[in-house]
Amino acid sequence: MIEAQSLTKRFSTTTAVDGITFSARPGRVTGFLGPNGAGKSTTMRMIVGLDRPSSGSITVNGRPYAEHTAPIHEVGALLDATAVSGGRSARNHLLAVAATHRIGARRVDEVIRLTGLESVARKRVRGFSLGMGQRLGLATALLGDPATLILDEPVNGLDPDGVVWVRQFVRGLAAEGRTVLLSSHLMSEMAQTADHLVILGRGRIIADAAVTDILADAGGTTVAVRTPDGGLLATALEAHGAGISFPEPDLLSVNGLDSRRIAEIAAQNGAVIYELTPYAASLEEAYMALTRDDVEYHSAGTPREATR
Ligand SMILES: Nc1ncnc2c1ncn2[C@@H]1O[C@H](COP(=O)(O)OP(=O)(O)OP(=O)(O)O)[C@@H](O)[C@H]1O
Repeated sequence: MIEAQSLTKRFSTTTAVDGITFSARPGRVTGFLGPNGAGKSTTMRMIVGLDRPSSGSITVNGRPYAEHTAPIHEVGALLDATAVSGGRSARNHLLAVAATHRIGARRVDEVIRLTGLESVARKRVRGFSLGMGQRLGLATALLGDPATLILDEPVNGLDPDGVVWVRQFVRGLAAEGRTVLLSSHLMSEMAQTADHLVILGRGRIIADAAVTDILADAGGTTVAVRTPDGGLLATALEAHGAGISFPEPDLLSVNGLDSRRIAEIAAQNGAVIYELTPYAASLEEAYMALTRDDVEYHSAGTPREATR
């Protein structure tokens, strides 16, 4: 369990994390999402004591990281998969980390197996692909068999096979009852991996909800209605609280009413319907709408101020 309470981190003029309160619970993958510079990495670094909060607190299982007597058994972190020194073999790297925490070789071989590194375990890390480096980072994070894992952008730069592998692996960790906090700036990836999302924008929380609720809040299901009686039907549907737009002259896009209700209202008003097609707003659209004002740099390339 990870709990942040009014957590704030300032770097001279930048407020990287601005008074956030959230929790990541056991047995689920909590997606930590936000545009570049939103404060995800800074928050994760504070979880494992690499940065100190300017104010507020962040705890793992009720205590700040530094107050745990054996933190490696509490929380495993994958923060920068390229940080491993290249001269050693993967197994020797893991043995070295294990030795400093009095963890035996048996656990090293276990995490090598769990992360599918057997065939490259005795090869030098220097020659590792990005995917293998990520697996090694995960193996290192798992050494202490921690109940909590924090993974910063674990699929960054991976090929599709690697992405699927990480996704399944992470879901498996949560299914075992672990707390998993997973950061990404890719909503599409999160939609398939996370149960719950904490979305940051410029250091603040802009959404903290189940993936399904975020979708529903983003407009939920929209129904496309093809009809020659657009004007008549739009007026009738609006009278029942629907939001309407006309993407094409004979096509209505209807929010706030389901297909069945739309068909009933059409029948009551004598409107002909050729087609009714419900479609869910994608999480990607929901995310873009939520973070529109919070991206540091828009695609037009106009830099915005780093702080508000
Ligand atoms: N050591 C530091 N000194 C000064 N500013 C920093 C430092 N670390 C982070 N920042 C700033 O804090 C803000 C948040 O950065 P952070 O890396 O936490 O964001 P992020 O959400 O992880 O972004 P990304 O997806 O790009 O990794 C940014 O504006 C960043 O420039």
